[in-house]
Amino acid sequence: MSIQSFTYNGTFELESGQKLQGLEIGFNTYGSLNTNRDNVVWVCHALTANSDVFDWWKGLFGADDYFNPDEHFVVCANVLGSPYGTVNPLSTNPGTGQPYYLAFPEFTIRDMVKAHKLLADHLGIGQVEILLGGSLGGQQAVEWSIIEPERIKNLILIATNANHSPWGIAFNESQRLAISADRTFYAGAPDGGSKGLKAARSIALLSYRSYKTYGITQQEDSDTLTDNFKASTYQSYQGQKLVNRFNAYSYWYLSKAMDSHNVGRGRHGVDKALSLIKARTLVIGIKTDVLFPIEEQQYLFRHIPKSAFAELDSFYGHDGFLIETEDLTNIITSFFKTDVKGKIIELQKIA
Ligand SMILES: CC(=O)SCCNC(=O)CCNC(=O)[C@H](O)C(C)(C)COP(=O)(O)OP(=O)(O)OC[C@H]1O[C@@H](n2cnc3c(N)ncnc32)[C@H](O)[C@@H]1OP(=O)(O)O
Ligand SMILES: N[C@@H](CCO)C(=O)O
Repeated sequence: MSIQSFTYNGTFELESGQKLQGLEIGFNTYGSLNTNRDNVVWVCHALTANSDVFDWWKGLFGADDYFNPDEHFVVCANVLGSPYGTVNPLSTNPGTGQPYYLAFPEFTIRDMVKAHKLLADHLGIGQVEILLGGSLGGQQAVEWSIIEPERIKNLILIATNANHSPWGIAFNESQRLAISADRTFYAGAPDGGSKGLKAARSIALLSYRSYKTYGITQQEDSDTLTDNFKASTYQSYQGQKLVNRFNAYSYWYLSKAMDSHNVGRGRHGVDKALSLIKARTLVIGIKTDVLFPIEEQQYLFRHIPKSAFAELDSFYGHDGFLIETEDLTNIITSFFKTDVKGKIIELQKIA
């Protein structure tokens, strides 16, 4: 399915008070809205993904998968600041006729959601039957469910949190330090900061995987090596892989948006904000996730009124949310098979 584009011609005011003149949003849809208008599945993507969810979440999204176009009308929009079709730091600044680069305004998770809402209205979507996302995607989904509790009927939050942790911010800051140490970042070219971005992805990967992942996938066959280890080339390869498909400016701003995530800001705290959610909610945590530890999902589960909790064991750590599609399918299937009618169900009790 090819990407579509929506242009909002009004002034888009960000949480900071800064303004974007107009807004272009790249998005994909799959399937069609049924006559009851009750089959919308809206996916919020994570940090470096895009709106083609049937490409990056295969096994959960596909013709024969749980979320399929025969049953569902699936929508996924590229987030504000990301380079896959939505206005971002490499877009043309109408004030100068040049790319924004570091003149792009800072934005928050709330701004991303505000943009999604505009698109949902444009598509004539009233109720969202299922809203889901992992990681940064989950941060958007929880935020959206708080500001529009009547619109979101079911919510699936995976490997995410209610406010970004000091630990998570520290990881992001370390990555931004790597980017800003690359002086080309300030040169004003689309590939500025590429070496820094490569280092940033290498740092990030440590938080997306685990000791065990590396111990198995990057273990040397021989004990004679003193240099050129597999783990080293892996870091370099993964860094370059991101450089080939992303840019340092979007990465910088998106990581700042992630840091801004706090559903309690201006709402009398996180607990109060979560209590506003009306959606029937499934929270999934990954036992091996060092970036969004499972305590953060247990917290969401305890404070969202109609919620269920499930634990997933993944060899991959945090990135397990993108990879363990069979387990996710089983958990989601159980959740929707259970007739809760407003009651709390616990797929797995928290001790
Ligand atoms: C245009 C687009 O690509 S769209 C964006 C796609 N990405 C997204 O949507 C973001 C979400 N996805 C992701 O973050 C990732 O794709 C994940 C987490 C799902 C999977 O990560 P992967 O990098 O595929 O898996 P993994 O960590 O096992 O690494 C495998 C890669 O490392 C390479 N590799 C493994 N060990 C080494 C090593 N020692 N040295 C060098 N390379 C190595 C493999 O050859 C493989 O390369 P390939 O990706 O070119 O096939
Ligand atoms: N691996 C994910 C980030 C982790 O949430 C991505 O690149 O989007």
